[in-house]
Amino acid sequence: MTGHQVRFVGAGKKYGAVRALDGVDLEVPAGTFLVLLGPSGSGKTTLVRALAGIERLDEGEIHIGDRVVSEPRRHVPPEQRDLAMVFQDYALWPHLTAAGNVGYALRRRKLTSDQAKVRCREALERVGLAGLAERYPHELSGGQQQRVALARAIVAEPGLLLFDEPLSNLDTDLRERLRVEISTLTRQSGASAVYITHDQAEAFALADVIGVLDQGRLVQLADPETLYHRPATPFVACFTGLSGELEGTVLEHEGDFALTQVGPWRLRARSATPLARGSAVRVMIRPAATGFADGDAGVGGAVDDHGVVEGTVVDVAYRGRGYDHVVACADGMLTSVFSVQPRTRGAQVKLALDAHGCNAFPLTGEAPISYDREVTAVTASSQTSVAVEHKQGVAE
Ligand SMILES: Nc1ncnc2c1ncn2[C@@H]1O[C@H](COP(=O)(O)OP(=O)(O)OP(=O)(O)O)[C@@H](O)[C@H]1O
Repeated sequence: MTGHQVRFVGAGKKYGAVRALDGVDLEVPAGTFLVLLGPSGSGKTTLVRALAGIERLDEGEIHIGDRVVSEPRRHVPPEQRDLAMVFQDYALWPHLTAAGNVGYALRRRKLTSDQAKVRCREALERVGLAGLAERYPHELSGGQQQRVALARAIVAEPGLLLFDEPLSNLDTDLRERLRVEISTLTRQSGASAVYITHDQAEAFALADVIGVLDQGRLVQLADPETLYHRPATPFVACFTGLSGELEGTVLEHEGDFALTQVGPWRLRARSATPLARGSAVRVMIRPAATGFADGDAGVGGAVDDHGVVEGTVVDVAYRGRGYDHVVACADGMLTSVFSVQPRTRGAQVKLALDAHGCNAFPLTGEAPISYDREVTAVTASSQTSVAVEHKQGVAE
Protein backbone atom coordinates (compact mmCIF):
# COMPACT_ATOMS: atom_id res chain seq x y z
CA MET A 1 0.00 0.00 0.00
CA THR A 2 1.27 3.45 -0.87
CA GLY A 3 0.66 6.58 1.11
CA HIS A 4 -0.92 9.73 -0.22
CA GLN A 5 0.64 13.04 -1.03
CA VAL A 6 -0.89 15.75 1.20
CA ARG A 7 -1.33 19.34 0.05
CA PHE A 8 -2.92 22.42 1.60
CA VAL A 9 -3.37 25.50 -0.56
CA GLY A 10 -4.19 28.79 1.18
CA ALA A 11 -6.05 26.98 3.96
CA GLY A 12 -7.95 29.39 6.22
CA LYS A 13 -10.34 28.86 9.12
CA LYS A 14 -11.88 31.31 11.56
CA TYR A 15 -13.79 30.72 14.77
CA GLY A 16 -15.53 34.03 15.37
CA ALA A 17 -12.71 36.55 15.64
CA VAL A 18 -10.02 33.89 16.07
CA ARG A 19 -8.02 32.99 12.97
CA ALA A 20 -7.21 29.36 13.68
CA LEU A 21 -5.61 28.87 10.24
CA ASP A 22 -4.21 31.75 8.26
CA GLY A 23 -3.32 30.96 4.64
CA VAL A 24 -1.51 27.67 5.19
CA ASP A 25 0.34 26.34 2.12
CA LEU A 26 1.90 22.96 2.74
CA GLU A 27 2.89 20.03 0.58
CA VAL A 28 4.52 16.73 1.49
CA PRO A 29 5.17 13.75 -0.79
CA ALA A 30 3.51 10.36 -0.45
CA GLY A 31 4.88 8.26 2.38
CA THR A 32 6.09 11.25 4.42
CA PHE A 33 5.84 11.26 8.21
CA LEU A 34 4.90 14.90 8.83
CA VAL A 35 4.88 16.25 12.37
CA LEU A 36 3.03 19.47 13.14
CA LEU A 37 4.71 21.25 16.02
CA GLY A 38 3.49 24.38 17.74
CA PRO A 39 2.31 25.79 21.04
CA SER A 40 -1.21 25.46 22.34
CA GLY A 41 -3.67 27.34 20.14
CA SER A 42 -1.35 27.54 17.11
CA GLY A 43 -3.83 25.68 14.88
CA LYS A 44 -2.42 22.14 14.79
CA THR A 45 -5.68 20.40 15.67
CA THR A 46 -7.70 22.58 13.32
CA LEU A 47 -5.36 21.73 10.45
CA VAL A 48 -5.58 18.00 11.10
CA ARG A 49 -9.34 18.05 11.68
CA ALA A 50 -9.73 19.86 8.36
CA LEU A 51 -7.56 17.21 6.72
CA ALA A 52 -9.72 14.49 8.28
CA GLY A 53 -12.88 16.22 7.08
CA ILE A 54 -14.20 16.83 10.61
CA GLU A 55 -13.87 20.61 10.13
CA ARG A 56 -14.61 22.59 6.99
CA LEU A 57 -12.19 25.24 5.80
CA ASP A 58 -13.43 28.78 5.16
CA GLU A 59 -10.84 29.28 2.44
CA GLY A 60 -8.39 27.24 0.41
CA GLU A 61 -8.07 23.66 -0.67
CA ILE A 62 -6.91 20.33 0.63
CA HIS A 63 -5.62 17.62 -1.67
CA ILE A 64 -5.08 14.01 -0.60
CA GLY A 65 -3.23 12.14 -3.33
CA ASP A 66 -4.66 13.33 -6.62
CA ARG A 67 -8.09 14.14 -5.14
CA VAL A 68 -9.32 17.53 -3.97
CA VAL A 69 -11.13 16.68 -0.72
CA SER A 70 -11.84 20.22 0.40
CA GLU A 71 -12.49 23.45 -1.48
CA PRO A 72 -15.13 26.12 -1.06
CA ARG A 73 -17.87 24.11 -2.81
CA ARG A 74 -16.67 20.63 -2.17
CA HIS A 75 -16.30 18.68 1.05
CA VAL A 76 -15.51 14.99 0.87
CA PRO A 77 -16.74 13.34 4.09
CA PRO A 78 -14.16 11.74 6.43
CA GLU A 79 -15.10 8.16 5.56
CA GLN A 80 -14.31 8.77 1.88
CA ARG A 81 -10.84 10.22 2.45
CA ASP A 82 -8.97 6.91 2.91
CA LEU A 83 -7.57 7.91 6.28
CA ALA A 84 -7.73 6.91 9.94
CA MET A 85 -7.17 8.98 13.05
CA VAL A 86 -5.71 8.21 16.46
CA PHE A 87 -6.81 10.59 19.21
CA GLN A 88 -5.31 11.67 22.50
CA ASP A 89 -8.21 10.14 24.48
CA TYR A 90 -8.23 6.87 22.46
CA ALA A 91 -11.91 7.32 21.45
CA LEU A 92 -12.78 3.62 21.73
CA TRP A 93 -16.35 2.37 21.85
CA PRO A 94 -16.88 1.35 25.51
CA HIS A 95 -19.44 -1.34 24.63
CA LEU A 96 -17.13 -3.12 22.16
CA THR A 97 -14.20 -5.39 22.95
CA ALA A 98 -10.71 -4.65 21.62
CA ALA A 99 -11.43 -6.92 18.65
CA GLY A 100 -14.84 -5.28 18.20
CA ASN A 101 -13.29 -1.82 18.16
CA VAL A 102 -10.68 -2.84 15.62
CA GLY A 103 -13.28 -4.68 13.51
CA TYR A 104 -15.47 -1.56 13.47
CA ALA A 105 -12.97 0.06 11.11
CA LEU A 106 -13.62 -2.71 8.58
CA ARG A 107 -17.40 -2.37 8.56
CA ARG A 108 -17.44 -0.72 5.14
CA ARG A 109 -15.05 -3.20 3.58
CA LYS A 110 -16.44 -6.04 1.55
CA LEU A 111 -14.97 -8.77 3.70
CA THR A 112 -16.46 -12.00 4.99
CA SER A 113 -16.70 -12.26 8.74
CA ASP A 114 -13.80 -14.75 8.74
CA GLN A 115 -11.61 -12.43 6.66
CA ALA A 116 -12.43 -9.53 9.00
CA LYS A 117 -11.56 -11.65 12.03
CA VAL A 118 -8.19 -12.59 10.55
CA ARG A 119 -7.41 -8.93 9.75
CA CYS A 120 -8.37 -7.87 13.31
CA ARG A 121 -6.27 -10.60 14.87
CA GLU A 122 -3.27 -9.64 12.75
CA ALA A 123 -3.66 -5.95 13.61
CA LEU A 124 -3.90 -6.73 17.33
CA GLU A 125 -0.85 -8.99 17.04
CA ARG A 126 1.10 -6.18 15.40
CA VAL A 127 0.44 -3.92 18.38
CA GLY A 128 1.24 -6.69 20.86
CA LEU A 129 -2.32 -7.27 22.08
CA ALA A 130 -3.14 -10.69 20.63
CA GLY A 131 -4.05 -12.05 24.06
CA LEU A 132 -6.38 -9.19 25.02
CA ALA A 133 -8.75 -9.20 22.05
CA GLU A 134 -11.84 -9.96 24.15
CA ARG A 135 -11.23 -7.30 26.79
CA TYR A 136 -13.37 -4.18 26.97
CA PRO A 137 -11.70 -0.73 27.06
CA HIS A 138 -12.33 -0.34 30.81
CA GLU A 139 -10.42 -3.59 31.35
CA LEU A 140 -7.33 -2.20 29.58
CA SER A 141 -4.62 0.25 30.69
CA GLY A 142 -4.22 3.60 28.92
CA GLY A 143 -1.30 2.30 26.89
CA GLN A 144 -3.22 -0.83 25.90
CA GLN A 145 -6.25 1.26 24.89
CA GLN A 146 -4.03 3.41 22.71
CA ARG A 147 -2.62 0.25 21.12
CA VAL A 148 -6.18 -0.84 20.30
CA ALA A 149 -6.74 2.58 18.71
CA LEU A 150 -3.54 2.10 16.73
CA ALA A 151 -4.65 -1.36 15.57
CA ARG A 152 -8.00 0.13 14.57
CA ALA A 153 -6.20 2.81 12.55
CA ILE A 154 -4.00 0.41 10.60
CA VAL A 155 -6.39 -2.52 10.13
CA ALA A 156 -8.08 -1.06 7.05
CA GLU A 157 -4.70 -0.07 5.59
CA PRO A 158 -5.56 3.56 4.83
CA GLY A 159 -3.17 5.70 2.82
CA LEU A 160 -3.05 8.40 5.49
CA LEU A 161 -2.76 8.12 9.27
CA LEU A 162 -3.53 11.12 11.48
CA PHE A 163 -2.36 11.34 15.09
CA ASP A 164 -3.61 14.02 17.48
CA GLU A 165 -1.18 14.01 20.43
CA PRO A 166 -1.64 10.26 20.89
CA LEU A 167 0.93 9.95 23.67
CA SER A 168 0.03 12.85 25.90
CA ASN A 169 -2.04 10.82 28.37
CA LEU A 170 0.69 8.23 28.93
CA ASP A 171 3.61 8.21 31.32
CA THR A 172 7.14 8.91 30.09
CA ASP A 173 8.41 5.35 29.77
CA LEU A 174 5.34 4.19 27.87
CA ARG A 175 5.38 7.26 25.66
CA GLU A 176 8.84 6.38 24.47
CA ARG A 177 7.94 2.76 23.69
CA LEU A 178 4.69 3.62 21.96
CA ARG A 179 6.38 6.38 19.99
CA VAL A 180 8.78 3.81 18.52
CA GLU A 181 5.86 1.48 17.76
CA ILE A 182 3.91 4.23 16.01
CA SER A 183 6.95 5.14 13.95
CA THR A 184 7.67 1.52 13.00
CA LEU A 185 4.08 0.51 12.24
CA THR A 186 3.43 3.61 10.17
CA ARG A 187 6.58 3.25 8.13
CA GLN A 188 6.02 -0.49 7.62
CA SER A 189 2.50 0.22 6.39
CA GLY A 190 3.74 2.67 3.76
CA ALA A 191 1.03 5.17 4.76
CA SER A 192 1.68 8.89 4.97
CA ALA A 193 1.27 10.31 8.47
CA VAL A 194 0.42 13.66 9.98
CA TYR A 195 1.18 13.77 13.69
CA ILE A 196 0.44 16.62 16.08
CA THR A 197 2.57 17.40 19.09
CA HIS A 198 3.78 20.35 21.11
CA ASP A 199 6.77 18.31 22.31
CA GLN A 200 9.87 19.14 20.28
CA ALA A 201 11.75 15.98 21.31
CA GLU A 202 8.85 13.85 20.08
CA ALA A 203 8.72 15.83 16.84
CA PHE A 204 12.44 15.43 16.15
CA ALA A 205 12.35 11.73 16.97
CA LEU A 206 9.44 10.92 14.67
CA ALA A 207 9.47 13.24 11.72
CA ASP A 208 10.68 13.08 8.16
CA VAL A 209 9.41 16.64 7.91
CA ILE A 210 8.35 19.07 10.63
CA GLY A 211 5.88 21.90 10.10
CA VAL A 212 6.02 24.60 12.77
CA LEU A 213 2.81 26.52 13.36
CA ASP A 214 2.46 29.86 15.11
CA GLN A 215 -0.89 31.61 15.43
CA GLY A 216 -2.43 29.73 12.53
CA ARG A 217 0.52 30.28 10.19
CA LEU A 218 3.00 27.73 8.97
CA VAL A 219 6.30 29.40 9.83
CA GLN A 220 8.69 26.68 8.66
CA LEU A 221 8.45 23.33 6.90
CA ALA A 222 11.71 21.40 6.87
CA ASP A 223 13.47 18.20 7.79
CA PRO A 224 14.55 18.01 11.44
CA GLU A 225 18.21 18.71 10.70
CA THR A 226 17.46 21.86 8.71
CA LEU A 227 14.99 23.04 11.30
CA TYR A 228 17.51 22.57 14.06
CA HIS A 229 20.48 24.17 12.32
CA ARG A 230 18.67 26.78 10.23
CA PRO A 231 15.55 27.90 12.07
CA ALA A 232 13.66 30.45 9.95
CA THR A 233 12.64 32.72 12.81
CA PRO A 234 13.45 33.33 16.48
CA PHE A 235 10.13 31.68 17.32
CA VAL A 236 11.17 28.47 15.55
CA ALA A 237 14.60 28.57 17.18
CA CYS A 238 13.02 28.99 20.57
CA PHE A 239 10.37 26.37 20.11
CA THR A 240 12.83 23.74 18.92
CA GLY A 241 15.22 23.91 21.87
CA LEU A 242 17.46 26.68 23.12
CA SER A 243 20.12 26.93 25.76
CA GLY A 244 19.51 30.67 25.77
CA GLU A 245 20.16 33.86 23.89
CA LEU A 246 22.58 36.74 24.14
CA GLU A 247 22.30 40.17 22.58
CA GLY A 248 25.09 41.62 20.48
CA THR A 249 26.15 43.76 17.54
CA VAL A 250 27.22 42.64 14.07
CA LEU A 251 30.91 43.23 13.32
CA GLU A 252 30.89 41.66 9.87
CA HIS A 253 29.10 39.10 7.78
CA GLU A 254 31.08 36.28 6.16
CA GLY A 255 29.20 33.75 4.03
CA ASP A 256 26.46 32.09 6.10
CA PHE A 257 27.85 33.49 9.32
CA ALA A 258 27.94 36.79 11.16
CA LEU A 259 30.73 37.75 13.49
CA THR A 260 29.12 39.45 16.47
CA GLN A 261 30.30 41.35 19.51
CA VAL A 262 28.47 40.10 22.60
CA GLY A 263 29.61 42.00 25.69
CA PRO A 264 33.41 41.65 25.70
CA TRP A 265 33.29 38.48 23.55
CA ARG A 266 33.19 37.71 19.86
CA LEU A 267 30.79 35.03 18.69
CA ARG A 268 30.19 33.63 15.26
CA ALA A 269 26.59 32.72 14.49
CA ARG A 270 24.72 31.49 11.46
CA SER A 271 22.46 33.92 9.71
CA ALA A 272 20.23 33.14 6.75
CA THR A 273 20.30 36.73 5.51
CA PRO A 274 23.21 39.19 5.47
CA LEU A 275 23.18 41.39 8.57
CA ALA A 276 24.29 45.02 8.40
CA ARG A 277 27.48 45.94 10.21
CA GLY A 278 26.64 47.62 13.51
CA SER A 279 23.07 46.23 13.66
CA ALA A 280 21.75 44.77 16.90
CA VAL A 281 21.15 41.02 16.96
CA ARG A 282 20.02 38.29 19.25
CA VAL A 283 22.29 35.26 19.16
CA MET A 284 20.21 32.16 19.88
CA ILE A 285 22.24 29.24 21.16
CA ARG A 286 21.34 25.54 20.92
CA PRO A 287 22.13 23.32 23.90
CA ALA A 288 24.32 21.12 21.69
CA ALA A 289 26.47 24.14 20.84
CA THR A 290 27.47 24.70 24.45
CA GLY A 291 30.28 23.13 26.42
CA PHE A 292 32.94 24.11 28.91
CA ALA A 293 36.01 25.47 27.17
CA ASP A 294 38.21 23.51 29.55
CA GLY A 295 35.72 20.68 29.50
CA ASP A 296 35.27 17.03 29.15
CA ALA A 297 32.02 17.21 27.19
CA GLY A 298 33.35 18.80 24.06
CA VAL A 299 31.18 20.72 21.66
CA GLY A 300 29.94 19.56 18.29
CA GLY A 301 32.21 20.97 15.62
CA ALA A 302 35.18 23.27 15.42
CA VAL A 303 35.57 25.96 18.01
CA ASP A 304 37.64 29.01 17.32
CA ASP A 305 38.55 31.84 19.64
CA HIS A 306 35.46 33.77 18.67
CA GLY A 307 33.32 31.20 20.46
CA VAL A 308 34.36 31.64 24.06
CA VAL A 309 32.26 33.44 26.66
CA GLU A 310 32.70 33.62 30.41
CA GLY A 311 30.13 33.28 33.13
CA THR A 312 29.16 32.05 36.57
CA VAL A 313 27.56 28.71 37.33
CA VAL A 314 24.22 29.38 39.02
CA ASP A 315 22.74 25.88 39.01
CA VAL A 316 23.80 22.26 38.54
CA ALA A 317 21.39 19.38 37.89
CA TYR A 318 22.35 15.71 37.81
CA ARG A 319 21.15 13.98 34.62
CA GLY A 320 22.47 10.45 34.93
CA ARG A 321 25.03 10.64 32.11
CA GLY A 322 26.41 13.83 33.59
CA TYR A 323 25.31 17.27 34.69
CA ASP A 324 23.36 20.13 33.18
CA HIS A 325 24.51 23.56 34.29
CA VAL A 326 22.91 26.97 34.17
CA VAL A 327 25.50 29.64 33.51
CA ALA A 328 24.92 33.40 33.83
CA CYS A 329 26.85 35.31 31.14
CA ALA A 330 26.69 39.10 30.94
CA ASP A 331 22.94 39.80 30.80
CA GLY A 332 21.94 36.37 29.51
CA MET A 333 21.50 32.93 30.96
CA LEU A 334 22.54 29.69 29.25
CA THR A 335 20.86 26.49 30.42
CA SER A 336 21.60 22.80 29.73
CA VAL A 337 25.36 23.28 29.51
CA PHE A 338 26.29 19.63 29.73
CA SER A 339 29.39 18.13 31.28
CA VAL A 340 30.30 14.69 32.57
CA GLN A 341 31.99 16.37 35.54
CA PRO A 342 29.98 18.83 37.64
CA ARG A 343 31.10 22.42 38.17
CA THR A 344 30.30 23.98 41.53
CA ARG A 345 27.73 26.74 41.98
CA GLY A 346 29.42 30.13 41.92
CA ALA A 347 32.40 28.89 39.85
CA GLN A 348 33.71 31.24 37.15
CA VAL A 349 33.77 29.27 33.90
CA LYS A 350 34.57 29.66 30.22
CA LEU A 351 32.09 28.30 27.71
CA ALA A 352 32.94 27.34 24.15
CA LEU A 353 30.05 28.01 21.77
CA ASP A 354 29.99 26.24 18.41
CA ALA A 355 29.03 28.70 15.68
CA HIS A 356 27.08 25.96 13.86
CA GLY A 357 24.63 25.80 16.78
CA CYS A 358 24.26 29.57 17.13
CA ASN A 359 21.79 31.58 15.03
CA ALA A 360 21.75 35.36 14.75
CA PHE A 361 18.49 37.24 14.12
CA PRO A 362 17.92 40.98 13.91
CA LEU A 363 16.85 42.38 17.26
CA THR A 364 13.44 43.79 16.53
CA GLY A 365 12.59 45.08 19.96
CA GLU A 366 10.17 42.42 21.13
CA ALA A 367 10.84 40.53 24.33
CA PRO A 368 12.60 37.20 23.91
CA ILE A 369 10.29 34.22 23.76
CA SER A 370 10.85 31.45 26.23
CA TYR A 371 9.52 27.98 25.80
CA ASP A 372 8.61 26.28 29.02
CA ARG A 373 8.13 22.63 28.29
CA GLU A 374 6.54 21.98 31.67
CA VAL A 375 3.53 24.15 30.98
CA THR A 376 3.87 23.79 27.19
CA ALA A 377 3.24 27.44 26.63
CA VAL A 378 5.14 30.14 24.87
CA THR A 379 5.39 33.30 26.88
CA ALA A 380 7.22 36.56 26.57
CA SER A 381 9.88 36.74 29.20
CA SER A 382 13.20 38.43 29.63
CA GLN A 383 14.56 35.79 31.99
CA THR A 384 14.90 32.52 30.19
CA SER A 385 13.82 29.42 31.99
CA VAL A 386 14.13 27.78 28.65
CA ALA A 387 13.20 24.12 28.56
CA VAL A 388 15.66 22.40 26.34
CA GLU A 389 16.55 19.02 25.02
CA HIS A 390 20.11 18.36 25.79
CA LYS A 391 22.75 17.51 23.30
CA GLN A 392 22.58 13.73 23.40
CA GLY A 393 18.86 14.05 22.68
CA VAL A 394 17.59 16.24 19.90
CA ALA A 395 20.81 17.57 18.59
CA GLU A 396 22.85 14.55 17.69
N1 LIG B 1 -14.57 24.97 18.04
C1 LIG B 1 -13.90 26.10 18.30
N2 LIG B 1 -14.55 27.23 18.63
C2 LIG B 1 -13.88 28.39 18.87
N3 LIG B 1 -12.53 28.51 18.81
C3 LIG B 1 -11.83 27.41 18.50
C4 LIG B 1 -12.46 26.16 18.24
N4 LIG B 1 -11.50 25.25 17.95
C5 LIG B 1 -10.32 25.91 18.04
N5 LIG B 1 -10.51 27.20 18.36
C6 LIG B 1 -9.47 28.23 18.52
O1 LIG B 1 -8.66 28.18 17.36
C7 LIG B 1 -7.28 28.34 17.70
C8 LIG B 1 -6.50 27.12 17.23
O2 LIG B 1 -6.92 25.99 17.99
P1 LIG B 1 -6.33 24.54 17.78
O3 LIG B 1 -7.07 23.62 18.69
O4 LIG B 1 -6.30 24.22 16.34
O5 LIG B 1 -4.82 24.74 18.30
P2 LIG B 1 -3.75 23.63 18.74
O6 LIG B 1 -2.45 24.10 18.22
O7 LIG B 1 -4.21 22.29 18.31
O8 LIG B 1 -3.81 23.75 20.32
P3 LIG B 1 -3.63 22.58 21.44
O9 LIG B 1 -2.19 22.15 21.36
O10 LIG B 1 -3.95 23.29 22.72
O11 LIG B 1 -4.60 21.49 21.10
C9 LIG B 1 -7.25 28.54 19.21
O12 LIG B 1 -7.23 29.93 19.48
C10 LIG B 1 -8.55 27.94 19.67
O13 LIG B 1 -9.00 28.54 20.88
